[in-house]
Amino acid sequence: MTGARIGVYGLGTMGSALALNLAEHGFDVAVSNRETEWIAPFVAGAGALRDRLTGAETLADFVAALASPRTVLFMIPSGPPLDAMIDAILPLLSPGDTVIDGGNADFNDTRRRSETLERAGLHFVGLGVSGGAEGARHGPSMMFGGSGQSWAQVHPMLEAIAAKFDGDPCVAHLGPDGAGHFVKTVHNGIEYADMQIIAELYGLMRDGAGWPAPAIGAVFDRWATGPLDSFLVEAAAQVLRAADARTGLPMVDVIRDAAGQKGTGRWTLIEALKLGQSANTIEAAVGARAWSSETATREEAATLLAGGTQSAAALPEDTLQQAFLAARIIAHAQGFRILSAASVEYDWSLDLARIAEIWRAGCIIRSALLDTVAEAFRGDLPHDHLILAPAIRDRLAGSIGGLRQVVAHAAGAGCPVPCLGAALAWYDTMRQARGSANLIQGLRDYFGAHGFARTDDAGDHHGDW
Ligand SMILES: NC(=O)C1=CN([C@@H]2O[C@H](COP(=O)(O)OP(=O)(O)OC[C@H]3O[C@@H](n4cnc5c(N)ncnc54)[C@H](OP(=O)(O)O)[C@@H]3O)[C@@H](O)[C@H]2O)C=CC1
Ligand SMILES: O=C(CO)[C@H](O)[C@H](O)COP(=O)(O)O
Repeated sequence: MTGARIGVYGLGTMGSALALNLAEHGFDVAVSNRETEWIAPFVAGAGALRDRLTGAETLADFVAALASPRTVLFMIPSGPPLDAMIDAILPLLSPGDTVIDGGNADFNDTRRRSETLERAGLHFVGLGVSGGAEGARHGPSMMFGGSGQSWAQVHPMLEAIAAKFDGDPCVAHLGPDGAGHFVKTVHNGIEYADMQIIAELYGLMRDGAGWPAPAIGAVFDRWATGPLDSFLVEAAAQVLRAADARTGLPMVDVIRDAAGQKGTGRWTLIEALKLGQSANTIEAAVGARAWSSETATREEAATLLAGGTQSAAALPEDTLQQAFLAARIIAHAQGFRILSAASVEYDWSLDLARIAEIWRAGCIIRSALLDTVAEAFRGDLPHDHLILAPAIRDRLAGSIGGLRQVVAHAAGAGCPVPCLGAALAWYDTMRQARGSANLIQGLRDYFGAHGFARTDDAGDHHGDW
């Protein structure tokens, strides 16, 4: 090898899969890893792709194996590990080289790192990568944030390895510095909401209808080919059907109900709030994961607190399906509102339609809905508000009744549906031309002389309380 086209540092789940994907598409790849004992076995185990891989045990050898201008892709935890690696590799690189962070990163850090590297004449790219191990190996969706020069240098490789939707590579240059990581963060926020909706519907079928996991899996299987067609619905069907080898029980029945989270859902909320947005479906999903860890409190409260008074018996499958679709649409609408607000705030000119397009394949939230979302954004959309697009309004008209029924049913039966409930609350708030915030304004003026706007006059006014 005279000079590898790209170097992949970090041979964990994602890095190893991306390195093989790049090699399979004809690119020579230098690979390295913190714990160096993994490098040789990785290269040796690459079969026919072995000749395209160069293992390097030191950073100096890793950099020396790269063709100029160099491209280095880090697939390691962001935060302090990435900062330490950048500090270590920077003296070995030259102006014009490109450093890519393909991990999930706080976009504020990405902006800071971009500034530092650009001061040294290098390019820094925040690359959102979605699709898990399978996607990384055979076609992820990728969200690129960085300079035009770095995109020119890297895009042939990314387009080659990306998932394809009808031949269209699911990768795009979304903007400078933190734009790619921001979009990936919001992608994950929507992912949190979608998974929470799935979990709530599973809970209703399990606790309300008393169905065993495989029967619920069969419901998700049926949904996977209709308007809810998506990776996460297919995944839910498979997870619910799986049996535990040790006990023979359904796998989900032996998994503790305490959900982990690495931070992207929370970042979505923090950034949304900073932008004056509130994505209450994502908030509900992040909150529900946090509450799920309070096992001891929940076990005690289960014996102390009164529950619902109405029967939790099953609702028709079609009603549950409608509720899912309506809530999924609303979670996407909220996610895209955050993107729209960020685009204005950071002057990114995000192409919302293109974002929906590159999410149609490869990523975790890929679904049939995203094609409709992309079309909606390609049309004339007032205020970038997805719920106002004709095609989306039609879908909501056909599904919101189901959401209403499910939320009312769950409330009566005492079944928790924080994300479905949040979706309905937001929908009803957004379609109310005159809400009740006039009283909030009255109260604020009453106790704090904060003033209010009148319906019949301009300017700031106070009440004669
Ligand atoms: N798993 C997924 O589905 C997805 C993950 N991501 C992101 O990709 C990145 C990698 O994740 P993933 O491959 O799953 O993680 P893994 O845990 O499988 O691998 C982590 C890699 O990072 C290396 N590493 C850990 N700490 C350090 C450090 N302090 N300095 C240098 N290298 C270090 C590890 O090296 P060593 O072998 O020496 O421990 C290993 O190569 C993360 O940012 C993650 O958020 C993005 C999309 C999807
Ligand atoms: O980015 C991803 C998928 O798109 C990762 O799988 C991410 O780690 C999932 O987030 P969390 O661990 O917080 O559930």
